[in-house]
Amino acid sequence: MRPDEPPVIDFSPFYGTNESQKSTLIELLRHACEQFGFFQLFNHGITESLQQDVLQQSKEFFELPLEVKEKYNKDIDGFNRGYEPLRSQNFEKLGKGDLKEGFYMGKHLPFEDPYVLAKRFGQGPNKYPAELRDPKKFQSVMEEYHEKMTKLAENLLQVLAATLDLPSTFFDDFCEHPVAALRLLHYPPQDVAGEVEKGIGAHTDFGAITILLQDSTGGLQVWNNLATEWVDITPLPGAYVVNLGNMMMRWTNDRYLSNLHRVSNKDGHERFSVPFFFSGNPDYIVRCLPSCVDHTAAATGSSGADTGAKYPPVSVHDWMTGRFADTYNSGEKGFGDLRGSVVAEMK
Ligand SMILES: O=C(O)CCC(=O)C(=O)O
Ligand SMILES: [Fe+2]
Repeated sequence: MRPDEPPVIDFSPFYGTNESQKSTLIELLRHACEQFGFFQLFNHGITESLQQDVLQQSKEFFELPLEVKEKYNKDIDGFNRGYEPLRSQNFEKLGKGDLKEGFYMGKHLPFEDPYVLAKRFGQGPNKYPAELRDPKKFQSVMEEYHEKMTKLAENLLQVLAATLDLPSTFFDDFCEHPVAALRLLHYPPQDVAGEVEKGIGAHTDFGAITILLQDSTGGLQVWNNLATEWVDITPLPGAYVVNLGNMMMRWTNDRYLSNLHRVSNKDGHERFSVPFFFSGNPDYIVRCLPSCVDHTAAATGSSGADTGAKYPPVSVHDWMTGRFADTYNSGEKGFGDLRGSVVAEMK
């Protein structure tokens, strides 16, 4: 691993009792969050066999005929669950849209759930395609995986709290009834000659943390702020790519990076990946941490009620709704990418 690539971190100390190993884990994570906002994680407790099952079920879904997949389009209702066709998202707004198709799921919630009744972002029932080769297997694999990823995200947030010298319970309220989306992604091979074409254009993620499973194809790149260049994220069997979303940047007043990343699938084969986005309780207000205000108190551009905070407080529901509006061309006005000025300079 080159020193300018995001680090590869062993998560086993989290599950153990050795205090010095736990401190090392905290140190490594803090450094990764400040430098890249990205790292790879192994010994995380999720088996490779479950990961392979998820990728296999995903492949079987995308192999269905387009007219079947369209029956489960996410825009049929307002729950943000289901199929998104090729090019429905357009991050860089340069070309025809991102060359990927996807399928969103979350925790399967009944219509009478109070958060569903209140129309909170991303809360609702899943869509389970009946036409799959083994629909029951698809459902059980995805539900088991979603539950385990939710737990892993909570565990990671406990350690991230420690990296910020906060009590390990700091994010507990945020983790209550969370918006937590599992997104199956399929990138067809792209035309290598096309300069503008992207599997997914340069962007930052919207929530708190993203935990990404990728196959062995490669193509994911992250922005290196210091060297101002794109760095490949080498696929490592069984490992997760973890990155911080916009909420971490808002909490920490930019001390931690929610970094730009993109995918170009120039390998000549199709690529599959499965990001899990953990975005917290829809009613939770993300506001600058008091300990991070001093850190940049001298910074200009203070906005909002918290003195020295670069970003005003915002609810998870409002933030997520706005960022989705930005990137799916809904015509509604969102917030723009937190690092949009860097993207603008790249062009
Ligand atoms: O497919 C990948 O490797 C990245 C996906 C991603 O960045 C996203 O869905 O936000
Ligand atoms: Fe992303």
